[in-house]
Amino acid sequence: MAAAAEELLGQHLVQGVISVPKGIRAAMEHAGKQEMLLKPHSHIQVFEGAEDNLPDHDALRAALAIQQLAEGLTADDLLLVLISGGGSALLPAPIPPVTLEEKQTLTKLLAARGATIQELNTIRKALSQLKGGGLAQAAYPAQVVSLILSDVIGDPLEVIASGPTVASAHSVQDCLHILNHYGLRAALPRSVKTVLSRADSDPRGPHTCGHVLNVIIGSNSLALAEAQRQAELLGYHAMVLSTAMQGDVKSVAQFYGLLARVAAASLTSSMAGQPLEEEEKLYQLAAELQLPDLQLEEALEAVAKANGGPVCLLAGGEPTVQLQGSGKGGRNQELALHVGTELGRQPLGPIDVLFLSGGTDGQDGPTKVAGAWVMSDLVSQASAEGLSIATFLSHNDSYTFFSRLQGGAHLLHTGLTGTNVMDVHLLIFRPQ
Ligand SMILES: Nc1ncnc2c1ncn2[C@@H]1O[C@H](COP(=O)(O)OP(=O)(O)OP(=O)(O)O)[C@@H](O)[C@H]1O
Ligand SMILES: O=C(O)[C@H](O)CO
Repeated sequence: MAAAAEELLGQHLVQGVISVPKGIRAAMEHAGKQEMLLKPHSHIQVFEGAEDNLPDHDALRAALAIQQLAEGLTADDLLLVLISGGGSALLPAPIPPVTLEEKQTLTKLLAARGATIQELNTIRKALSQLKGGGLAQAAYPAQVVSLILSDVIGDPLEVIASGPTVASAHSVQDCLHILNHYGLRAALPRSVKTVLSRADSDPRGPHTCGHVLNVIIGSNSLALAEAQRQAELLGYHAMVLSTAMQGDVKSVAQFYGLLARVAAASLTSSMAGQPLEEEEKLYQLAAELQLPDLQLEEALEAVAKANGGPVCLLAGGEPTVQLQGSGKGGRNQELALHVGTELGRQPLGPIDVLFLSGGTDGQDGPTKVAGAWVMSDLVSQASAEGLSIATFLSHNDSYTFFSRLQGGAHLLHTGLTGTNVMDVHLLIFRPQ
């Protein structure tokens, strides 16, 4: 983002500071993506930090430099803020007396107890000088334009990277409620209690952000819309199902398995009458998954109208994995492996069905691949190679599974993309 902004702005860019994940420049260089790095004489100072997506002293130094730059601006300046997911850990500026270590501990505890990103970032905002509109406040009276890549379902401006340029609408009561809910209120450090009680009586009230323009320039729905366009160019009837896929990968896989069976039956006009029960189950599961923008009926209509032609259903979001084993994998590969199992449950008729799941950042969990793709013959392929899918799944070892299966042919290699708008799922039908 910074390299593109500098290229576009040329000499209008006076100075800049960015806080990016540790090792990202070396990884980009290694991947041969020099064009994504800043030019040697760039006016932008780079800080790398927040190893393992946790705020650290390197990120704190970066946050300080960003704060100083913002505070030095006048009404004649324009501050361009480039925001992407991971921004919360990359911009830590705890309100004293809260220390970085205390913030780190609280963030880790909340995450480990299953707090949602909305809850986590509500707490982060309450304890930070720069989140929840703090950065915009520091830049006042300069104008502020924030260009934002969304990694949160629904693209909520105030949640993405904890909204450094978005006024926070949360109260201390909201924070206490969250801390209570996760059993953390009693054990809070004194510093956190002090900051929260001060916020209650802060005469300045919440930050105002009238001088700010926040714009989402990248999101899962934009990625899916482009994927849909490409699929149509390739001759598919393409349709976006949802940009809010969430829930446990096992339930999401069941959903795709049922959808594949219902759609395949409709496309091949086979099993007349029989899929009704499956269709009911599909709608029931869809309701359980609570996907706010799901276009299931429309998708099934589109399939029916495809007249036996190739169909591509697209979806996006971020399902979750319950880690229980010590294997190597990521949520996309694990989802693909579960969907492969579902597709093998019963014959789908004279049709090829392919499911692909990939992380848009190009890195699925701690692996070097973006995800994986499967077809309905996955189960038989695996058993022909002596690979037990159930065993790999029980160890969360999807990467090892796909690395072995057909010499890794089902792994999706994109390399680091330098951005993250969550995951993309494709379900493709090609009648034979
Ligand atoms: N062995 C594994 N099998 C399946 N999923 C895993 C495994 N190990 C880690 N994960 C998942 O990978 C994710 C952690 O990887 P990463 O650091 O890339 O997280 P993230 O920032 O949430 O992901 P992303 O950057 O893709 O949004 C978590 O969702 C975690 O559950
Ligand atoms: O940084 C964060 O807060 C998360 O990635 C959500 O944007």
